[in-house]
Amino acid sequence: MCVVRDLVKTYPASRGRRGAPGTPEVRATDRVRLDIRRGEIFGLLGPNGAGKSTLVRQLTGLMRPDSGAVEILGHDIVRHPERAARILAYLGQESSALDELTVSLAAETTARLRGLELRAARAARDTVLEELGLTALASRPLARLSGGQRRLACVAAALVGERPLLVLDEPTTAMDPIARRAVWAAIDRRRAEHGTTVLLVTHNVIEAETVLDRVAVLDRGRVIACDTPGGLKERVAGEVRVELVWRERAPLDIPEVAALRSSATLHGRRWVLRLAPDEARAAVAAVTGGAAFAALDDFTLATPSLEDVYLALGGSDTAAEGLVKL
Ligand SMILES: Nc1ncnc2c1ncn2[C@@H]1O[C@H](COP(=O)(O)OP(=O)(O)OP(=O)(O)O)[C@@H](O)[C@H]1O
Repeated sequence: MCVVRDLVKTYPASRGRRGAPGTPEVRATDRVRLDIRRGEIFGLLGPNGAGKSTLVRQLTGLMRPDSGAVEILGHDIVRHPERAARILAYLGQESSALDELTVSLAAETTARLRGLELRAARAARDTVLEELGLTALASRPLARLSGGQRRLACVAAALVGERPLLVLDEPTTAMDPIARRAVWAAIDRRRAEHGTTVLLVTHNVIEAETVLDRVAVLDRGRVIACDTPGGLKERVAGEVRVELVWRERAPLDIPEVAALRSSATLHGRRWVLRLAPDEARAAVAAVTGGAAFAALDDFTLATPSLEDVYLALGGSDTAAEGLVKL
């Protein structure tokens, strides 16, 4: 469906102006290889600046790579970037192009631009607005909607016209759980009924885990792992995830707590540790048995999630070397 080979894009260094420092050259995608199969929901996961948007812009024909190949449904997108618009629907992070239109017109116009006759475009519009729970907002301009509603209207425009490939950059940003569920159901329906393929850019690892068939983890422009969520999780199997939530702050004056700090990922009051089972038992005994217990609000023990894999892989491409399974 979509084949990417050795895709490279380097942003040139810029000179600083008026004494401001310049920026060095950035290799945003570094020999990226991907094979996305028909009907797959394929995720691109990676920290800020990993190169996800740059990669997606090259796949959608919006940016020319320095070198490498992109083939979608047999079309060479590097040589013929204009063909991308006929094959795929792209939902970027910005909606400004549609902002002046009403929800209804945004969906209808997009359907017309994708080649539907007027009557078919209106029918497609009504179906997608109904499907996403947007009918009551149909006559409102996008600029006068809440952030989540506007995002939902943009998803509606992306879905209309049944493109075989949907490229969605953080589609559910700012949406409430009901809207999110409607979006995932609409995507799933297209996959079941039309064999639609979805390339999804996301930071939301928890959401991603439930919807993705396969995931590529990108770090500093390189694919450092590519597998099913289950396959990725097996790589950290044997570890236990320990989550500690402190009432106010961690009592670092207690040596057992201070000792755990260096191996924990800290999120304010919440500490996340990945430990071998016997270490996890010892850690829980230390924080629940002694003086630390009074400072503890909650703790959980769990098997690893995709988030643990993400944290384990992200930023350490030497550790992940050899994990790529395409
Ligand atoms: N126009 C540009 N000029 C120079 N460098 C750029 C430009 N756009 C992006 N970069 C750099 O290229 C790298 C990849 O950026 P990109 O936007 O593709 O990352 P991302 O994974 O999409 O990040 P985010 O999750 O924050 O959206 C980053 O180091 C970024 O600073």
